[in-house]
Amino acid sequence: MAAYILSIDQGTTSSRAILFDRQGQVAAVAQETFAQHFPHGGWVEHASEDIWSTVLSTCRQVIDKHGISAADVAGIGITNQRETTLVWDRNTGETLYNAIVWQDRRTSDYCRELMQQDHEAFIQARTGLLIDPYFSATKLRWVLENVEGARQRAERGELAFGTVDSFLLWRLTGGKVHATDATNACRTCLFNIHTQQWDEELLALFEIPASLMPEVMDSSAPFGTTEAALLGGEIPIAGIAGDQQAALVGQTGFTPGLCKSTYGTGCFMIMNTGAEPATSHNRLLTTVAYRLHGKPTYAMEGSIFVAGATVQWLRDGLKLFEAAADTEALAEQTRLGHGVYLVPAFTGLGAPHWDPQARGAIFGLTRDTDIGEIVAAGLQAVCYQTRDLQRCMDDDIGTPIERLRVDGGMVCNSWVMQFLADMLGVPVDRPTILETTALGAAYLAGLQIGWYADLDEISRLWACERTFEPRMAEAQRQTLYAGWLDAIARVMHHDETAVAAG
Ligand SMILES: Nc1ncnc2c1ncn2[C@@H]1O[C@H](COP(=O)(O)OP(=O)(O)O)[C@@H](O)[C@H]1O
Ligand SMILES: O=P(O)(O)OC[C@H](O)CO
Repeated sequence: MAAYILSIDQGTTSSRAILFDRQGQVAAVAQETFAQHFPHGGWVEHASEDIWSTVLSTCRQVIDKHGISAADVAGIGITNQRETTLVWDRNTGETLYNAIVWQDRRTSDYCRELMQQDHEAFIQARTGLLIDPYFSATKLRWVLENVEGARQRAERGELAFGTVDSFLLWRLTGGKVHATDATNACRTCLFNIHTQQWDEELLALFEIPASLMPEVMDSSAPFGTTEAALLGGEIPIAGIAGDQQAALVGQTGFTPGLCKSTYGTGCFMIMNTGAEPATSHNRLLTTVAYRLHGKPTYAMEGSIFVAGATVQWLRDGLKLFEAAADTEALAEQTRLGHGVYLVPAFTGLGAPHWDPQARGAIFGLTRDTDIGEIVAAGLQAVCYQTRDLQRCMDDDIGTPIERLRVDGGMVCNSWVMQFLADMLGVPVDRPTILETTALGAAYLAGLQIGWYADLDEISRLWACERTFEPRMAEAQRQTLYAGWLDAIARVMHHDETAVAAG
């Protein structure tokens, strides 16, 4: 009997393929990073063939490495960087342009026009999102406007649009299936989260021909089977979810009020809000957590664009240390009240500020500021931003978050996790399996293929490795956080002439 589910985690900086057994334990992992392209200031692209080739090769590696064959894989789950936009030719499968990455800000001016035309309330009511270059709609429109012949070809029905999951599904099934799941669809800004359908008025507003759009399916569904030649056999693709929602599933966040935060390139805090969408009054997003048997479960989300990416910048840009793991020792040697604040608004600010013009800054430098203080400030910024989101969520939901489940590449840093618990004033739970994103996709596939009877059965598989209890005195917490609020206020609404000049 096939003993594994193959989970494909196509992230912003790397593609991973992970084999999970039925207990949700990792059997084998393969990972490949790929190039980030920054063709102009604020633009971020991936070569679509890099996305595809790293996914295919990591899937093959993980199967080989573990000495199994396609017949041992009961199903595939796909999880992916969300919002990232691809357009391809339905006949050849060739993409028209690089993947425009979620972080890309090229449509800022168009977004400003939409704001000035007062479209935001309408967009928020239909999609749960706000107007920002982050979401797919303006990126897709950009491709249609800027790639020669694209609009005409789209109008003739020759092209397909997809987020990364859709693109991979198309390629894995040999061009037979053009579909996505509701968690990815709801990040495009073209999907009505109430009717669970593409919204005709939004398609018209963004000038997107409906023929481009994929079919929207549940997160656990029969999406198709892999072309036999790709992985040595036909494997059913049975689960799809955007990576942040998949992490909520991997953390078994199935009850309203349960909240998780994932610290990878960015940080995404998501709370399950149940069967009805909850609207934020604090500029958080309403999103689909997962959709099963045609029924969506909703979530509230705070999206921070830069978390682990600060560590990468300190390492690769400023060359302050060799490895991301070195930050823990550097921060440990630093006293907390060092007075340095690093605001990593490299690509503007996400929730709750949504300021695409904001830019990063370091405040509080003195003649004796050392590397440890700058590194600690970079790590602390991630925790301060989580505190910003927590305040918004507490206010929107009306009851304070009781505890937070964490995952993602950064959470192995125990110094960060302790400071996070101190800043939030609630316990922070780090699970035994940190690959929760991939695990969530495996669980979704497992539900579809009958490995798990229901969500309760999956919930019993979650296990905590360590809880970080808050231990900072309230007065110190407030003083440190007040310094952050002051720093963030200073980078907001950056002078536009300075942006243009810089
Ligand atoms: N020990 C560490 N301390 C702080 N940050 C870390 C540590 N280890 C990894 N990171 C950061 O975590 C991020 C990688 O997390 P991951 O979940 O793999 O990201 P993604 O899925 O977004 O590509 C990187 O930005 C890296 O700098
Ligand atoms: O690739 P990650 O893990 O940083 O996730 C990216 C998010 O899905 C963007 O919304």
